[in-house]
Amino acid sequence: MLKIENLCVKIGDKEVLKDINLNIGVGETHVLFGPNGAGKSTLINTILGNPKYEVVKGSIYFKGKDITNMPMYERAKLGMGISYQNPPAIPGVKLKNLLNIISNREWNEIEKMAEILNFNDFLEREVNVGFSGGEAKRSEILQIYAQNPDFIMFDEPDSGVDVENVELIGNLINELLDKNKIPSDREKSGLIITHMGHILNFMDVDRAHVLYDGIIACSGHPEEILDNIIEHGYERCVECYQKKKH
Ligand SMILES: Nc1ncnc2c1ncn2[C@@H]1O[C@H](COP(=O)(O)OP(=O)(O)OP(=O)(O)O)[C@@H](O)[C@H]1O
Repeated sequence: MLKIENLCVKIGDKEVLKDINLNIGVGETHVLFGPNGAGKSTLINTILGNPKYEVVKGSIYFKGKDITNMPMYERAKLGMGISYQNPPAIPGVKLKNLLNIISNREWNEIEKMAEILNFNDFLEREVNVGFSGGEAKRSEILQIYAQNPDFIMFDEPDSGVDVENVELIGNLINELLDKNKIPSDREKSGLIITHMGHILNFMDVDRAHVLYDGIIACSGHPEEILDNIIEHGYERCVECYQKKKH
């Protein structure tokens, strides 16, 4: 579904991503760990085609197409979606109207999902205006559900969300990424950024990567990597990476 080759990215004069290689197959969900400032948001914004991020080297392929220089709206049309960490407020636009514009589903399906998210009362409100952190996350999940993309990136879907809603959001992300289907029937893929990993208790992820100072320092089994980070911290990943390199 998504293939990244030797990607180097700059913001202004700063080289933030250095030689990133990543391959996410159809039906796979990967998770991205890394300390603050490592480049996680930069990576997903670059995949999405945000023009603020300059690709200085390397390529991004999506569904077999080279999208490295493709504008954001065309990537969205090809089936890419994102749930932002801090989505912007859109004063003057009701959530219901935005959902109608972006939706690839019937309205009754969206209403049902809004009910599951306990979010019906928010449909008449302006998008993210005065929403709490957790409410904004539920709004993002509802928008992604309506849009129904094939590849979904979630930037910290669990940050600022209370315990009950982390479970709800984790279960819904699982469903959005076809994890309730048998592996051979899965058509959706995902990339999830999480700091605490709490949401992973409710989700099925295939592979994890540690981004450290702009490089992928480690890749492997999500639970093993998370346990290692919790026990030894991120620096151990880098030591291990340097040992592998020499
Ligand atoms: N507009 C900008 N100008 C200069 N540097 C920037 C800009 N935006 C981001 N950076 C820098 O790029 C680096 C990577 O930032 P990024 O937001 O991708 O990290 P992150 O891993 O997502 O961090 P966090 O976990 O804190 O969200 C940081 O050092 C950040 O300060």
